[in-house]
Amino acid sequence: MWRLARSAATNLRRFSTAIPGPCIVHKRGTDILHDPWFNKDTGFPLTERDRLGLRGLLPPRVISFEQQYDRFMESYRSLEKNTQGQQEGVVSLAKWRILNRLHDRNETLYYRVLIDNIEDFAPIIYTPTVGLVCQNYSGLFRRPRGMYFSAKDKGEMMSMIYNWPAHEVDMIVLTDGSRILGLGDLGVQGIGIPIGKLDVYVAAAGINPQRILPVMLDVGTNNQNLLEDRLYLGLRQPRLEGEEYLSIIDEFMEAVHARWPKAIVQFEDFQMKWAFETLQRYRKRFCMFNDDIQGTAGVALAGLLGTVRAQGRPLTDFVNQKIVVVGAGSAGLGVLGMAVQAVSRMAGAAANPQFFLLDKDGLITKARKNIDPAAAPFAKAPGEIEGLGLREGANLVDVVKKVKPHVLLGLSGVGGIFNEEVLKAMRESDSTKPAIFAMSNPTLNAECTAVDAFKHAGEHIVFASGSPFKHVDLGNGKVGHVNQANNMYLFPGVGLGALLSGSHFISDGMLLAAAECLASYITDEEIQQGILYPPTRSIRHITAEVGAAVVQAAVSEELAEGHGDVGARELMQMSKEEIVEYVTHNMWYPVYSPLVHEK
Ligand SMILES: NC(=O)c1ccc[n+]([C@@H]2O[C@H](COP(=O)([O-])OP(=O)(O)OC[C@H]3O[C@@H](n4cnc5c(N)ncnc54)[C@H](O)[C@@H]3O)[C@@H](O)[C@H]2O)c1
Ligand SMILES: O=C(O)C[C@H](O)C(=O)O
Ligand SMILES: [Mg+2]
Repeated sequence: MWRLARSAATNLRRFSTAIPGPCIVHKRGTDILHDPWFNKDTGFPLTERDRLGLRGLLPPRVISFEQQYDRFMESYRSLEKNTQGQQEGVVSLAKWRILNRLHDRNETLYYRVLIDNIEDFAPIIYTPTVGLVCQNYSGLFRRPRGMYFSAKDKGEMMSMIYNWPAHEVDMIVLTDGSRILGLGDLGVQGIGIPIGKLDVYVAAAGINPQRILPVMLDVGTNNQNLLEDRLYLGLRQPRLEGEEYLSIIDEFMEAVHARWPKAIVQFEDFQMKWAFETLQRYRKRFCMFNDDIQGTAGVALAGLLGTVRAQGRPLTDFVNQKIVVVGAGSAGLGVLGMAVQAVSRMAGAAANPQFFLLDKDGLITKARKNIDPAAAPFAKAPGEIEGLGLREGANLVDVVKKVKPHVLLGLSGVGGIFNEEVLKAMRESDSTKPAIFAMSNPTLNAECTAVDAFKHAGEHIVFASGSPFKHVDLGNGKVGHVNQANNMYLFPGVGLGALLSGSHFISDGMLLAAAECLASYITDEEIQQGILYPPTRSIRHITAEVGAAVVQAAVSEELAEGHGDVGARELMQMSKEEIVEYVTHNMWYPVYSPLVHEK
């Protein structure tokens, strides 16, 4: 395993004195102060104020970047102090507002505070607060961010795409708002998700914020409350369906490809039917992936392999693990698809994985009427479950009691579905260290809380959740470790690696390499403490490694065509260490660059 020193994690360049290269700006005066890409607020040096026509437009004192940083953090900390004891949602939204104001004003400072304080700020700009932000979007809306394409724009997208001010775009996150976290159809309000995901791209993968584009494709909403809400900002019409729907997505993808043929497009929070359909439709034509299907699968597989190690078993024992997956949507099916691939690689195609899949109607078997074609490959044959006393539609408690699974993994979007009875049934698991993954987001939609998991299933479990929970005090100085099993550990590296490889599409091999890299990142000592994933504070470091693994896989599959000055041949000649260096070197880091005006 190749890796940089882990200590070099996030603050790598915080105190670097290297002079950053200049940045060309085509504006002057107040236009610069109003542009968060270039604005430095009171940080503009006097010479720059002269050069850019800013003299007199700012108070005379020049404040250093570090002073600005400290001033922001002080106001953030006093907000924390002043809101102590208030309702959690109110506090989170207040924190989101103060961060969002900075985002709107000065992106360099915003991303620096985000990178340095990612553990504190990820739950605000990302899951879970981002869910609350989406729910309250109409009320919170002050200014637009990203682009909005609606069903009314049909035929216009090819020209609209040129309204975006940046010449280059590397990363696009796209949603149609139809399945926002576990919150359902939020229509245009779902734009908060691409914004949050791209913030993670900047913070974790070092994608330049001037080269990101959050996109909302508004094809209507089936959420009656929104349709009746007079402040709703999206199209007030039911969602387009069938060919009408696909023609909108087709047009958008063509427009993006025409302007930025190398941009990576991440599909996010599409309802299941469109998630699978669009993935199949575009994955070989464009450089795109579906984060909920493929990103989640990789993160879950890394965690599942970790649980095998936690039991003190060799990785190949994965083929014998009994895994109950609750939720047969885009995420659950994505996870099972990748897990089955892993089993067949380990034990050959004839292997018979012991995976059990449930949806809202219980255990899915081949006897299920109108079974979803995407779920069909994972349906149990009657012969496989009769011996266990199970049948089509068996409920969760029964399944857990009878299967005695090694792992119980929830991607159902249903909060609390791992109730006391289910968790207590996990005490009878055949594993020495049963694992519980409550992966649904946001927090209230998690299948169980961390406290309940340790209380009811036992202190020896391994626990992971999609949204962050605090570690659990088990008494006597013992701590129940809480892992965050969230695709944020994977998608930034997948996007970054795909971009830097120059591959025209994202192959299964590239995704698998990402998952394996994440899985092998954790040491045996950490695994023994129930740690399956790195802490959020090392996300930039793990992302560099995942990105490098993705580039490496693209090179070995002969898909890599290079990026910028680095061509396919150079990539092929690089050692693993050099690829990590290449990736790290290409990660943007927020510092004030000297601005040079050009007409
Ligand atoms: N942690 C992560 O990284 C991550 C990644 C992707 C999705 N998620 C979360 O997973 C959840 C599901 O996402 P999705 O895209 O698969 O959604 P989806 O709508 O495609 O699927 C939801 C599935 O849950 C099933 N379900 C509903 N009620 C159920 C019940 N009572 N018992 C059993 N199954 C039930 C549905 O039948 C469906 O199969 C969301 O909350 C989302 O936030 C988490
Ligand atoms: O957004 C997240 O936190 C993870 C995931 O993509 C989800 O849809 O829940
Ligand atoms: Mg998602």
